[in-house]
Amino acid sequence: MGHTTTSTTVPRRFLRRRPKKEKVPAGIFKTFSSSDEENNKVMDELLLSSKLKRVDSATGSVSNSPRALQPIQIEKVQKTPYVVLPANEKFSKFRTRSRVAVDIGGTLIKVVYSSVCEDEDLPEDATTRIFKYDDGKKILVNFKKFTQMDEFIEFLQNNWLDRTPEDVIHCTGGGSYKFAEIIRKELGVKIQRTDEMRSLIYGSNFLLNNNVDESFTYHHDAIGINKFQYRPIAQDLIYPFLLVNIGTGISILKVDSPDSYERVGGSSMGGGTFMGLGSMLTPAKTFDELLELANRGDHRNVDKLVCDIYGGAYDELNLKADLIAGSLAKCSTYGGATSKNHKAEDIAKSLLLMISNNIGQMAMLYGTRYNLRRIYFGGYFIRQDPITMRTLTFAINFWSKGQTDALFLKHEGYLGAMGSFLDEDGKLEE
Ligand SMILES: Nc1ncnc2c1ncn2[C@@H]1O[C@H](COP(=O)(O)OP(=O)(O)O)[C@@H](O)[C@H]1O
Ligand SMILES: CC(C)(COP(=O)(O)O)[C@@H](O)C(=O)NCCC(=O)O
Repeated sequence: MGHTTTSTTVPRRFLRRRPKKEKVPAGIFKTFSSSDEENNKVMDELLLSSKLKRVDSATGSVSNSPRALQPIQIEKVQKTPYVVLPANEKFSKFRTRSRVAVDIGGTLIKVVYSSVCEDEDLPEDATTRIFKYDDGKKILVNFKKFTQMDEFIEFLQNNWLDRTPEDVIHCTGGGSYKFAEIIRKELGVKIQRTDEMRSLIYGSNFLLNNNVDESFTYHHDAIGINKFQYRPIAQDLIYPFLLVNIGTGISILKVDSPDSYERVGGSSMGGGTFMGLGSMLTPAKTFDELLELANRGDHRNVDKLVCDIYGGAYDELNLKADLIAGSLAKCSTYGGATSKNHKAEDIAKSLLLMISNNIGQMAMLYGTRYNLRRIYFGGYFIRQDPITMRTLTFAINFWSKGQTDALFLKHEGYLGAMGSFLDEDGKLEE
């Protein structure tokens, strides 16, 4: 691990000293080490490049020379980058005690935890100075996800070494109820619960306010770094917005301020549906395999398009020839149609398009209904996947006639865990 001695009581395993040659944190907390996380490397590299164009989300003004604040190099990048907390009184206690929060959802377990970083690797300017304490240390927020409860427990047992029975783990999501006893017993700490929806909003609010270039738009037909544009927004202009959280299921929130929101809708056709249908209809064994299949599939072999029905476009309704008329409709053998061996990748692609299109359209309808021009998408389903982001973006642009943007978030899957992490005294509980 190569830690040097420290005079504080910060748990050694939560201390993060970077190896000299690497710019990304390494060692035990290397967040994305498994090969299945490597799929979108190129996308990640583009997205995390500090050279992306910035378009102000409220005013639309363009800046071409963004500040290079993310101390992440393009060659070696983590899937979910850490966030540096502002060095202020509120967070200074994390210098000596780690804070740990978890969002246990219907599918994944998302952990957010603090660590102390001793390196001097942020550029020295007025903006970055707010992240450093006088001794040069910084507090990082780290992100890690698990698919299994026992792996999550083991991770904290092995790494949260200075925990005492007085310590608190901040929990949100349905599993904060369902697994409360297991967590208490196995980790020997107290549980402080935060409401799932409030956590989502607090997490988004914090990230949009504090993490430079948290949100971005996706432009499929552009080339290279132009595929992404950062969409910063001034703190006083963030609200109102629509938050569409795509987890196992979908929650749609109209957010007017950090403390005022309404869950205006939801749907059971979310990430869990994509995985469920995918595992029944394809040989994929994991979400990553399913996504990988989808990315090389051709849905036109299994979907009926407008041209399959009309012989071309349906111009009167402005329905283009290649628009999907019926998802998976070519797979039906009813009415005497001959059965074909459809390829797994074509089915996976069709499923991903079907789910994403549906979510995009639903998001737009809610956005229109509440007159909200900014729609943020969160939840682990997105995975910064090009097909998913393209489809959501297309649906939003199509239905809003280009008036509304689909906005994505770098920490898409961690909004709830981040919000729970920030809950100081349980005020987000109910
Ligand atoms: N490695 C993965 N394993 C399982 N599901 C994944 C994975 N990566 C992305 N997903 C998608 O993310 C969804 C879960 O998103 P998440 O925001 O964590 O919701 P939840 O809180 O319901 O677990 C899954 O239903 C699936 O579609
Ligand atoms: C029940 C949930 C809030 C749980 O959150 P999740 O674990 O899916 O992130 C979510 O799955 C949901 O909002 N489902 C849709 C329910 C509906 O039809 O409105």
